[in-house]
Amino acid sequence: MGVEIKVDDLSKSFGKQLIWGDVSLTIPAGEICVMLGPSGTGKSVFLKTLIGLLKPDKGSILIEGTDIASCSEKELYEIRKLFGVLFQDGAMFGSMNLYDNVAFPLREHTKKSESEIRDIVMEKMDLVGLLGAEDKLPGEISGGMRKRAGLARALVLDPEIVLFDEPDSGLDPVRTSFLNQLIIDLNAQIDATFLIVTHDVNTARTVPDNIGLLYHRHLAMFGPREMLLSSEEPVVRQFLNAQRVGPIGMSEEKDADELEAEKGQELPPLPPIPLQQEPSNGIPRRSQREPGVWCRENGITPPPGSFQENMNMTIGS
Ligand SMILES: Nc1ncnc2c1ncn2[C@@H]1O[C@H](COP(=O)(O)OP(=O)(O)OP(=O)(O)O)[C@@H](O)[C@H]1O
Repeated sequence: MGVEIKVDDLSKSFGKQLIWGDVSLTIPAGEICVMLGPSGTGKSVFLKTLIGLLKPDKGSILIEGTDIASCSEKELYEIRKLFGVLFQDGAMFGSMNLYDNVAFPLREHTKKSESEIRDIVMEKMDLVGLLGAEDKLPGEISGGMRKRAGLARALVLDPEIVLFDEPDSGLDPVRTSFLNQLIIDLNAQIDATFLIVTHDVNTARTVPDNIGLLYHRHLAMFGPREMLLSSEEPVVRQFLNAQRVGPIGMSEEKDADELEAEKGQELPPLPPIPLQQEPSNGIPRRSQREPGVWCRENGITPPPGSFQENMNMTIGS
């Protein structure tokens, strides 16, 4: 069913450099969340903090009653078993074939026999569409296949939480679209809690139940997909619509002169909110909400043309 992650008042610095501060959010059990933010805003640092690889300076991260930020090494070891992580490059061992790479966590962390391991590895390889590629070395396959192999490995210990660090980096739009479908299908199948760090606005607009945006050393907004996609808040609006007009500049914030020069420039209207991508078998995920419900419940009129089948999305200005 997945487990909830409750982050409260979290801050992380390296030396005197504050990466982000006062981050509070709840990642609901079984749902898909996307974390966005301009480069260098600390999205990867956030993921590493959630699994206890980095210690925050203050705040708490509650998972099943344990605070990752302050628990003992022994408790952390136990909690980490709940996580599967897909690293950016798949983080495969180059000299091992895919079978051994995927089997690795089972051999390291369980006492399962080789025949039990074989069943699990083949099941996960099947899940990510890689049956038949077990003997290949990571260097012999495409980036998209490497990501899927990394995903199979992230799933072998049946995680309750799966973290994806830029799953779409280096993939073309078609491969990204296939990987997104795989992520949605997997969520429907295993019901774990998913957190995806990405730069891809199209992924953020169509895949998650909830979106967060890190910007300028804080969490600018976190909430249901429809809340952010209908938001007029300048940073959220600019980022989710990939626009140049707004507070975000080439190297993080624009200065006062740049902002002054933009005064009076008309912003393009918000594009329609697309339908959320559904599992390929057409059966809604357990946590999936009806299109438009959040807007209706919160008295927000969605942009014209929202929630229509096969609509053309116009992003960017
Ligand atoms: N171990 C570390 N020690 C010191 N500084 C670090 C460490 N890890 C990350 N940083 C710094 O933290 C900041 C945020 O890095 P991070 O990789 O989390 O950003 P990001 O939002 O994931 O960026 P991108 O989208 O480009 O991948 C950067 O300035 C980086 O140099």
